[in-house]
Amino acid sequence: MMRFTQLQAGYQKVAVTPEINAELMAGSMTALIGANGSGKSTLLKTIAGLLRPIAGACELSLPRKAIGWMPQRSELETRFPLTVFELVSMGCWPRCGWFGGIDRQMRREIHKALEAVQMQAFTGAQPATLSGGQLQRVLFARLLLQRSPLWLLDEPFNGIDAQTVTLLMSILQRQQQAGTTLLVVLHDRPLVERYFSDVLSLDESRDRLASASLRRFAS
Ligand SMILES: Nc1ncnc2c1ncn2[C@@H]1O[C@H](COP(=O)(O)OP(=O)(O)OP(=O)(O)O)[C@@H](O)[C@H]1O
Repeated sequence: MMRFTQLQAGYQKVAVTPEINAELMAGSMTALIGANGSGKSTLLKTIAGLLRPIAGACELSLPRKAIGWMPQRSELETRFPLTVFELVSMGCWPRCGWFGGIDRQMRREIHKALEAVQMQAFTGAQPATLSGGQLQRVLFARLLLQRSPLWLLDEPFNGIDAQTVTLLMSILQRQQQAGTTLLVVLHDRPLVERYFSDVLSLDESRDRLASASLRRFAS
């Protein structure tokens, strides 16, 4: 699904990540860990095609426009006068186009996705009025509708309560069972150890320029 060969990601010809050599198999669920500033978001942007690699290669077995990407919450725009339903319906755009209509089948899918994240009571609310955890659930609903075979999630559980994390983790696990490949930036070590058999760490090279490592735990 995804292969990094001597990959270094960064900005304006300066690498911020160590050299990364790793292969993520289709249907795998990998935690991307590392200290603040180790380049986790930069790596996701490089995979998504928003940045060119500084060195090495980042090969994907799918077109970049097929990636489901959830950036860090601070980067999100909630000021548009949309309802929750309309925000979630944007997940249908890859299928119906920007100006395509949402048909009855898609409306059903939108309601189903909102139910899956337990946000059906907020269909007509403005995203700007939601709490952080509620907004995150809505964004997961939108991702569900995209039907992307690869999800890149940047700290999706930051500031989210334990109950919501459990709900969203069960959605991630269901997606993985359905064949989706997931790469998830996380800081919460207990969460990583509990749910993730694969861990890509950007840490251990900070001082000695070794490669980033992919650990695989027995599950
Ligand atoms: N647009 C940019 N131009 C130049 N440097 C940048 C840019 N964005 C981030 N950086 C730098 O790249 C480095 C890695 O940043 P990045 O956001 O990828 O780290 P991170 O591992 O995701 O950190 P965190 O855990 O704090 O979210 C940092 O030193 C940061 O200052």
